[in-house]
Amino acid sequence: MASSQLPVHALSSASDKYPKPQGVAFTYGTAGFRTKGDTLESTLFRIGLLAVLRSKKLNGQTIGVMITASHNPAIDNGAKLVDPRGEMLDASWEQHATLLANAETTSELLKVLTGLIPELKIDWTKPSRVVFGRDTRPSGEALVKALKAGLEAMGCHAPLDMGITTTPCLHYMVKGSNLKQEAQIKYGVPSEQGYVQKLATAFTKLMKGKSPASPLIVDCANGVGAVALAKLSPLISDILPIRSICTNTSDASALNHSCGADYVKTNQKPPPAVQEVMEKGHRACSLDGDADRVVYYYLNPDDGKFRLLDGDKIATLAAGFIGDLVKQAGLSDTLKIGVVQTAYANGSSTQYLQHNGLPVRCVPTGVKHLHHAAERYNIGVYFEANGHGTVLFSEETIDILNAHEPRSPAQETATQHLLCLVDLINQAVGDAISDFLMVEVILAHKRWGPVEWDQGYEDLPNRLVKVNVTDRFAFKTQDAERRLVEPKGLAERVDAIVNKFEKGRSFVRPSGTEDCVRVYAEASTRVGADELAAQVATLVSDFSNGDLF
Ligand SMILES: CC(=O)N[C@H]1[C@@H](OP(=O)(O)O)O[C@H](CO)[C@@H](O)[C@@H]1O
Ligand SMILES: [Mg+2]
Repeated sequence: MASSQLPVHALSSASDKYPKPQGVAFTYGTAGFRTKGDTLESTLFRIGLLAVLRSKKLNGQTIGVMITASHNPAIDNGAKLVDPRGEMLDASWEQHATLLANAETTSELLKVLTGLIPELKIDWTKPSRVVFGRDTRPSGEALVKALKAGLEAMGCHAPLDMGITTTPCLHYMVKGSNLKQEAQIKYGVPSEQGYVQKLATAFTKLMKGKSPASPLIVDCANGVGAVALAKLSPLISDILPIRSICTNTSDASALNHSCGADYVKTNQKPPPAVQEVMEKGHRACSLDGDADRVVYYYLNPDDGKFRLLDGDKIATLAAGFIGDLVKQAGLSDTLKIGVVQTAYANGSSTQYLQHNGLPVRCVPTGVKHLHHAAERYNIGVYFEANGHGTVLFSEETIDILNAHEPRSPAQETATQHLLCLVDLINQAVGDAISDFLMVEVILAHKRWGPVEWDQGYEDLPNRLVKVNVTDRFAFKTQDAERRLVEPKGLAERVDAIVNKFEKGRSFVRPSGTEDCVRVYAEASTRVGADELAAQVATLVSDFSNGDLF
C-alpha cells in the first residue's frame, strides 16, 4: 500500500519538534490560517505535509505556500496554499488542512496523514514540488523554518524559497512554474525578476505615446509592497513617477499601522503620512500588508474633501475601458465581459454597471468565489469593494485575440492593447501593483484625473460594523450571503428594519477570518446608513445573547 512508504520515522521525530499548542483550534478559512504568529509553527510544519500531498495528488505540479497575515497587525501571521494555476487551494482540501493542524499529538497527526493518503488516492511514488514565500513579518522566519522541516520530512526535493515577496508574485510564480516551455515563453520567466520585467514591459507598451502622468502617491503600508515597488519603480519612472511612502519595513510595529488599504477603507480618510504630502486634486493609492489589495483616493479640488475610489470604482473603470477596447477591436459579438461582485459592493456601482449593459454576478465573500465566477466569462472583471481583485482573460479569449485579423488600424491598436493588458494584469490573483498600473493606463488613455473617474456614479452612504457574538457559526446565509437562514426568524426582523429606510439594504454574515459577525448597511443618507447599521447590529447582538431566541 502506498501509505506504507510514508517516512514515518523522519516525520515522527520532526513533528515532535513542532508540538501543537494546547487549547488552540485552527481553522483554514477564507484566507487560509490566520492568527497570532507565534502560535503557528506546528501549523506551518503541517502545511508542509499537506503541500506535498497536494503536489503528489496533482502529478508533481508545483504548489505554493504563502506566509502572510495581509492587513492584520504585525504580530499576526498566517498561511495559505496556492494551487497549480495560481488560484486558491481547492475548497474541498480546506478541511484536510484544518484536520492536520488540529491533531493534538504526533501520533494523532500520523494517523490523520496515513488516513488521508488512501482517502485522497495519493500515489506516494509521484514527485512533489513546492514554492513558498513570506511577507515582512518578523514571525515569518520561524514559520519558514517550520514549513521547511515539514517539507523535508515528507521527502520534498529542493523546495523553492522566494524569500520575502508579495502574495501576487508568489501566485504568479506558481502559475508560471506549471506551464509548458512554450507557454512559459509567452507568460514570462517564473521568478520575481521575470514578474517585474513583465509588468514594466506591458506598462511601457500601453503608455506609448501618452504624456507622462503626474506623480502617483503610493502608501505601501510599511509592508512588502515597498520592497516590490522599489524594484519596479526605476523601470517605469519616466512614464509614471511614483512617490512611495510608508515604506518602513525594518520596524515591524509599523506594518499596517495607521496606513494601508484597510485603514483608508475603514476610516474613510487618508493615512496621516499621506495627508502630510497630499494636495487637492492629487491621486493616491494604498496597498495592504501583502500587496494584493489596493484602493485609490483624492482630495476634491473644490472643497478638499476626501473621496474614496475603492474596488467597485476600479471594477467599473476597468470594465468600461475594456468593453470599449473590445468594441473598437470589432469583437463585441465574440467576447463577453462580465463583472463579479460580492454583497459588499455599493448598490450604486451595481446599478451603474447594469445601466451600462454589463452583466453582474454576486457571489459570497472571498477571492476564490469571485475568481471562479469570473473565469466563466471571456473577460471577467472581479473586485471586492475593499480592493482585492483582477481581470481575467480566458485562454480561449487570448487565442481569439491572437488570431484576430483586424480590418482597420484602429481595430489593430485595440487588439494589441487588449493583449498587453493580459500581460499587465495578474491572471492568477489580484495584485495591488499590477492593478494600480492598470488604473494608470486607463486614466492616461482617457485623459482623466481622479475627478473624472469618480463622476460615473455616487456611492450610497454605507457602514460596516463588527458584532461580537457567542457563536458566529450559528449565523448561516444564502443567496450569496445576502439573506440569513439561521438563526430562524432573524432575516424577517432585518427586513422589517431595512424597509424603514430609503434605498435601505443591509445584510448579516459571519466573518471567515475573524471571530465576529459583520453587519453591512447602506441607505440614501449618511445618517440613514449609520442608523440602519446600528439597529441591525443591536438586533444581532440581542439574538446572540439569547434574548430573542
Ligand atoms: C468585509 C470584508 O472586507 N471582508 C474581507 C475579509 O473577509 P471576512 O470573511 O469578512 O472576514 O477578509 C477576506 C480575506 O482577506 C476578504 O476577502 C474579505 O473581503
Ligand atoms: Mg492582502
